[in-house]
Amino acid sequence: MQTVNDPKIIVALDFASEASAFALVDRLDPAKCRLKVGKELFTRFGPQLVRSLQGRGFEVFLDLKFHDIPNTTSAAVAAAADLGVWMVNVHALGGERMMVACRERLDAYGADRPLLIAVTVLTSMGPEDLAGIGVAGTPEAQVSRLATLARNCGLDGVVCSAQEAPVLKAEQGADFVLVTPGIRPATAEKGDQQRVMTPSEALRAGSDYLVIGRPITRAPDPLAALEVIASEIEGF
Ligand SMILES: O=C(O)c1cc(=O)[nH]c(=O)n1[C@@H]1O[C@H](COP(=O)(O)O)[C@@H](O)[C@H]1O
Repeated sequence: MQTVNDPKIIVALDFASEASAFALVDRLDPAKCRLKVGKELFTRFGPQLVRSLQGRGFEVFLDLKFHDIPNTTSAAVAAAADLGVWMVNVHALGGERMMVACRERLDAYGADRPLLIAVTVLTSMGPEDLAGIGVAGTPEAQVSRLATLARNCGLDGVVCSAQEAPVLKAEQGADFVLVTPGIRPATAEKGDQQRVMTPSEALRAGSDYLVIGRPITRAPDPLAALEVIASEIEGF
């Protein structure tokens, strides 16, 4: 999974307009970061926006967190593969048959297929949120359970918080990719995130990729904020 140029930072492009997204993107270097297109930007601007980013040389994580019946979800990940994205995600809570159907559908794309990643427990959720939806136990336990299910279904990795990374690397092995949002430099506000870590702590804990949005996109100087983070993790 680690290529010669394998940037660890994935910038979450959570913007309401293409103009504001490209104001940042046009100052970024595809050798230094990847880009995440999520529900807001994709719902507004669709596949054409993804193609524009790819046309500028960026690899794209299409973060639409598919969660539906196996037939629908596997067709959706195939659409993502046709779009040529680098990574796509589904909710592990969709269950074994859904995840296997997605993986089987992507197998047809061979080595060029996107990485298929399962969302475990959203990083905005804490123990009370899990209790509220009827899940007993800690976020860590639920993340571990869903990561094991995802790996058994042949997925490439999971989205989790960096707080769970040490346990997941031990349980699932070094090759199982850990994508971690909820990254907050020491001085940044948590906002709606609950299970957070700083960029360097997250990599030390075993994260493979750091998904970072507001600490960069809402900074007075986004490029400077990204460079501070990049220098904090240099050498990892
Ligand atoms: O799948 C994701 O990317 C994701 C999963 C998760 O558990 N938590 C989470 O925050 N994300 C995404 O990661 C990004 C985090 O953004 P910031 O909180 O602004 O850094 C957002 O675009 C979220 O949609």
